[in-house]
Amino acid sequence: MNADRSGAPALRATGVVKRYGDRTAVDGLDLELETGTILALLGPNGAGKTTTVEMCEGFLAPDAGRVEVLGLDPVTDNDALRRRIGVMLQGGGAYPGARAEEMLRLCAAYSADPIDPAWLLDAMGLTDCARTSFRRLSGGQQQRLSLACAIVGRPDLVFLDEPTAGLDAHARIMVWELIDRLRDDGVSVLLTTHLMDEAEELADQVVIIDNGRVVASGTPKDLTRRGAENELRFSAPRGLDMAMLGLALPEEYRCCETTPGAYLVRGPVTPQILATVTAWCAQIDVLATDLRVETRSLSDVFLDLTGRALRS
Ligand SMILES: Nc1ncnc2c1ncn2[C@@H]1O[C@H](COP(=O)(O)OP(=O)(O)OP(=O)(O)O)[C@@H](O)[C@H]1O
Repeated sequence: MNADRSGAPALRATGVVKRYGDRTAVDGLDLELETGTILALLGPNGAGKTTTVEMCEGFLAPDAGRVEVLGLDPVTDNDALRRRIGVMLQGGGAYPGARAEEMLRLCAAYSADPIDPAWLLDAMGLTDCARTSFRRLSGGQQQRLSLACAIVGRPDLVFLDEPTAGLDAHARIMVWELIDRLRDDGVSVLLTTHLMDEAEELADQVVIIDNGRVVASGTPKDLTRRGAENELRFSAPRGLDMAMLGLALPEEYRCCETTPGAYLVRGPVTPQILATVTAWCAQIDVLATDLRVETRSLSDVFLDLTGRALRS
């Protein structure tokens, strides 16, 4: 797969706006996907993910702003772009009546150097249903076939829309491994997902959008660390003097005994803070047990930012 290694981003959207009547679906959005990396676009229902992706794929023209994909304008250079991107077909795309193998071969025919369809069917665990029509496949099989269709042409960039929705745990891991392999091959991936663990597991960069705007972006680690009210909990004999521990810690940290013998230190937990707490316990000859650091998950961050659960 001949991805651009010049350092130019695989995809860049700048100040993009899309309106439907008086409803602004995308409202001045900026996005940048580095070549050979995975970007996860997250947002509650109606946040503007599909509209954004469809503008990047060239299915919709923005009302304002600029989108560049592999250095091309997705609308005016659509023919050239189509040969270099992979898109997951929903509902079988143009061929819902075609058999699985036939459908994959049709998609492969658009590429000068496709992956061998028979090999890909096997890799996706679909050999046994190669002769089944798309509409008769199970939801999970359809999902895997759609993914196979998106990558069979060895694209430089793939758009994956909830690639593991409805898959069982085994199939999900298989798809995650495949997406990882795409990145290893230098393919850029724009992923939309409702699954926080999927974003955390796969994405180099996460962009959370709401009401058509970016509300946060960064690596999954950055996002869960940023502004995190992390907690350190431990057990020790009841009645320790938390005011004394407070003096040993920087001013912004709060500590208390939540129930007799259970202690909580609130604030970003760094290696130094952990060392300070254990050193203080050692100083007063107390053994802290059940020490654990509770960090925020991407899901917590998402909820804080959007005020909504994923499937609202
Ligand atoms: N064709 C359309 N005509 C009118 N309004 C639309 C159209 N498509 C989307 N919208 C509206 O634009 C906003 C963004 O929709 P979009 O489908 O991009 O969100 P999304 O983040 O993909 O949501 P979901 O997670 O539910 O798929 C929503 O308010 C939606 O109702």
